[in-house]
Amino acid sequence: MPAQQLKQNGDFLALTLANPDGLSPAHFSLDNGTQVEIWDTGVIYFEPARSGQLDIVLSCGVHGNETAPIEICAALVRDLLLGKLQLSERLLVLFGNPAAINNGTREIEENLNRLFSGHHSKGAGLINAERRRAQALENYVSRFYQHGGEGRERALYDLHTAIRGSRFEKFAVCPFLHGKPWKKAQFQLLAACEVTTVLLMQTPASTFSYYASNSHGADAFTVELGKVRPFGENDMRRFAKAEQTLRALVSGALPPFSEFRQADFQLYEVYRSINKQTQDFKLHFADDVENFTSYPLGSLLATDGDLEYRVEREGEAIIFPNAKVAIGQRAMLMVVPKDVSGQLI
Ligand SMILES: O=C(O)CCC(=O)N[C@@H](CCC(=O)O)C(=O)O
Ligand SMILES: [Zn+2]
Repeated sequence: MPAQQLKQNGDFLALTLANPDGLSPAHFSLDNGTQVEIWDTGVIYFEPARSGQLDIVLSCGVHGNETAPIEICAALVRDLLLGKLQLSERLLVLFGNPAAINNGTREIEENLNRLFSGHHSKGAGLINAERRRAQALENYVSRFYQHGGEGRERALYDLHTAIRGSRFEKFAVCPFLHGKPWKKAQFQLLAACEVTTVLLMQTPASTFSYYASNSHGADAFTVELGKVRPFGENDMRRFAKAEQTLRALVSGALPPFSEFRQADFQLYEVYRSINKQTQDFKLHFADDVENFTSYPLGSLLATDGDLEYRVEREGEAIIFPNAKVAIGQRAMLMVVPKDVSGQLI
């Protein structure tokens, strides 16, 4: 009986990974009055006896080999189930792709984080487990926010790790807001997680964070915590502030933020997105070159068949270079520093 087992060991991750293809719904209460509902494998909902004003989704493992965030979320869920962490906000925790976590790979057949906002059903349709999972995750997030009701604050933090090392070890991606202002309080929350580098996207995307932001009005971010490493090889001390801050957020115990100063942040916007067009796409720098590295004007960055991509702007820096993506998908972003004065609330 999962309820009994979970109340004793708190190990929802183990239960998820033992049942990667699905878990029957279950519902139970904790001694402190928190209601717990299992909606599916990797999908667990907590409703405190008295809820604050914020509905929070925490997700991890959308890419199966990005383990540090999975460890952070598994420990947070464990401490909630064991009554060691007090909850004061409605919370949905998602382990995105259990089969890929078991496999220790980014994906099984298709990149889950390119399938949201209905992309799961485009083209060939719901032909693989990742497409069906993307649709299911959208439905769970919709159910969660709709049950909370309108007029409440909504947040989603989708926790990832980058494939490469980064000049800024931790950074966030803020999905395109369609002209809405950025929120100082969200930047301050990220800073409390020791995330002071933020990439501000300029176009819609098929990512989970864009879906939550655009379809549900959530304050949503993809948060990159270090570099991909197998379970057991993460130095979790490097993410201690992020972990503490997320715990404080769900407990309604965030200490007041210090005053917002743009100078405390490294803000970037996308100057151009380079999509892979042929099987011959090739990066012209080494695998250990870090995210946010920039090169002199004119330097050759990548070739794609006859196409050449060279540095076009002073200060242009690389993020997420990956020659192994599927054809048609983004193989690299080129970013430039951004001034947001006057566009913040
Ligand atoms: O390091 C990489 O190349 C990828 C790390 C990662 O999974 N990043 C996310 C970012 C999502 C976003 O743009 O909001 C992804 O590529 O899905
Ligand atoms: Zn990822």
